[in-house]
Formats: sequence, structure tokens, C-alpha cells
Amino acid sequence: MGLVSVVLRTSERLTVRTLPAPGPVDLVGRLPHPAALAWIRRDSGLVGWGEAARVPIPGGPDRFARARGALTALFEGAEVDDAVGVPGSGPVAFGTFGFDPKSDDSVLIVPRSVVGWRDGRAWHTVIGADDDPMAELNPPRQPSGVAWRGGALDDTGWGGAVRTATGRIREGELGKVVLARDLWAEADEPIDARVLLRRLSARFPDCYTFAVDGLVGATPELLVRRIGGEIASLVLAGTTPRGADEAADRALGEALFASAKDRREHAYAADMVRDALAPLCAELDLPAEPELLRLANVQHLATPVRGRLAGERSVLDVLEALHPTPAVCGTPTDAAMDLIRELEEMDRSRYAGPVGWVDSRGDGEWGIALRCAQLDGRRARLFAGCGIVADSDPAAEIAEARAKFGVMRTALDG
Ligand SMILES: C=C(O[C@@H]1C=C(C(=O)O)C=C[C@H]1O)C(=O)O
Repeated sequence: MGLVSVVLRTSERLTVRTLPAPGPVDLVGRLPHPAALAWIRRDSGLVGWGEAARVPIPGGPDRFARARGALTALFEGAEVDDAVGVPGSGPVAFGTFGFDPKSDDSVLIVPRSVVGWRDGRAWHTVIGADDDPMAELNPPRQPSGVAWRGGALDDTGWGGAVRTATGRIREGELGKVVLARDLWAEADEPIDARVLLRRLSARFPDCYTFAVDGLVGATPELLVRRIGGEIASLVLAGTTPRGADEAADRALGEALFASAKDRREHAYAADMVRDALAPLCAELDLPAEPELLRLANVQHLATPVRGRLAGERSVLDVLEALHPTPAVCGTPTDAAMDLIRELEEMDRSRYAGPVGWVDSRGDGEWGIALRCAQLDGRRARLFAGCGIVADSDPAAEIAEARAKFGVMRTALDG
């Protein structure tokens, strides 16, 4: 575990105090400054600010184990007074992992302050003796003058990559690959994550709206929630637009459900998640048929998964078993990862990697970082990808990626 260095921003060890707080809580409204940490769904979740500790995780095949080791040491050494005792109370870390196992962009952040709100209970955790020097409320400002420019590949280039991928699939090299592309926005002033969180959580209440180290988005895809021994996941793959009216919407949903191409795309992901979780679980429940998930911008085929873990495993152990699923990489994993590196002509960084939070019990919730952008001052880099199988059509995939970019585009354009 020698390679992981923990940067402590307060004293030698963490001192942590959690107290009940009055609810309900407007989580986004509690964030005092733009360096926001957040995980919100239907008004519930956790927000954090300040940094009591920062744990950069270098790339490598054992990065999840290293992350868990570093965090266990940090939390075991902490002095904790937790008067609430629910998942997410006491010390927590928010995290984002790079998509590629070789990525050095993964980081865990232990905030100085956390506010949680779930099932009618609210709490506030303060880490470190001194107050966060930046905690004074600084009101969010809307992005203005947002200008857009293309990413690594234009439509022709990316459509060509899709065509190359379908060719390789037909030759039998692999069954499915997910190809992504990027898009850039630049505003007049630094972009404030809190404005985006507000807009995303209002438009996508069923998604997980997140912010970790400038990575901001609203993902529909739950990689894993672990609360005690219970785990849950929501596998998504297979996408169609929303219709202009109820009849058109229903027809599109039914066509998606009946499409052999989309069912195959979905089955690759659901089968892998079942195979990855089975060895970790005493019980595992995965329906044989997917259901339809309707979001404001698109509809997806969805398989909800529930399980009971066998033995003591942190949510980070489950991430290790699951990432990367064929919903964002492909089948077989190694061939798909190689083809992604070859064809995308860009670094995905944290896009399509796990994003979420973990507490000292090993409970936590992690999504796949989709429908997101990495903020860097005045700039934002957006990402979108699509599952490609033998009979995928480049024009349809370009349209699907555009719809997926739409989530962050509208959040930035307002
Ligand atoms: C890769 C993305 O989404 C994933 C790919 C999907 C598909 O190909 O149908 C559907 C949902 C997600 O699992 C993305 O949003 O960028």
C-alpha cells in the first residue's frame, strides 16, 4: 500500500463529530462555495465542503484495494463521536476513479463538513477542530457567455470510429464496445458547480446528481449501493429518444424493448454484473427481462439488481468486482478496453468511472460517472458514449450521443 499518500489538511489525526440537525435540508443550498462535494437523489443524500484529507490514488490493477487500505487506516486512526449512527454519518470520503485502470486521475476527498438528509433524518458532521477557512457563504453565479467547441473527433471522425468498431465486432474480435466522445464549453467566468447541481437535480430527480473534485453530472446508472449486507445496482444499456407525445413515447419504448440489437447490448451488461456479483453474494436477484427507465432526455433498458453480501465487504470491494461493466466498456472487457484506447483518440479521465461516497462502515453509494462534465475554471469538458454491437448504425449513435450530451449542455446553457 506504500504508493498511496494521504494528504491531511488538518492535524495528525482526524477528529470527527456528527450531530443530528433539523430537517428537511436543502442540500445544494448548504454548499458555501463552488468546490462542492455532492451525491443527491430526490432531495436526499450528502453534500460536503472543505478538505480534511485528500487521497490521490495512482493507476494500477490494485487501485481499489489501495484506496480501501488508505481509507481504512485514515478512518481507524480517527477520533469519532457519532451521535447519529446511520450510513453516511461519521467520517465519509467522496471519490471519483478514472475509467482506465491505468489512469492517475482517481481521488478520495474527506470533507471538513458534511450535511446528510435521508428518510426524515438530517445530520451534520464536522471534521477537524478548526473551521473551514473558506466556509463563508459565497452565493453561486450562473455561467454566462458559454461558447461551445468540438472535442477530439468530429461527427465524421467519430462515425468512422463506430464503423471500424462494427467491422471488428463482425470479424469476431469482440461482442460489444462502448465508444465515447468529448465536447468543450467555455464561460466568461469560473463555472460554479452549485448552479449545475441545482439544475440537474431539478430536471433529473431520479438520477444521482454528483460533484466530486470538479466532476459534475447526473447519472441514472447506480453501480452499487451497499448498506450493511444489502447491495443494489441498476444496469443500463440500450437507449432510445423520448417521443414528442405520450403515444410516440410509448411506441419508441416498445420498439426499444422489442429491438434484438438493444436487447443484446443490454444482456452483455446484465450478464457480466450477475457473474461479477455472484461470487460475492449469499443471495442475488436479477430479473430475466429488463424494464424501461424513462428520463427527461432518453429512455433506457434497465435491470435492477439486489443482493446480500456473503462476508464482510466494503462498497469499494464491490466496485473492484464490477468496474468496468459492459455498459461503459464492452465484452470481453480487455479487448473492449484496447479498442477504446485505439479508437476514441482521447483520454476519458474520470468519465465512465465510479463516482460516489464511502463511510467508515464500508457503506456507500457509487454511480457510473455518465452525463457529466469535468470543470476546470471557466472550462468544462463534457462526455457521452454509446454501446456498439455488430449492427449499430453510426448516424443513430451520433444522435444518441447528442441526446446524452444534452444533460450537461442544458445545465450549462441554463
Ligand atoms: C455511455 C453512456 O451511457 C451508457 C450506455 C448506454 C447505451 O449504450 O445504450 C446506456 C446507458 C449507459 O449505460 C453515456 O451516457 O455516456
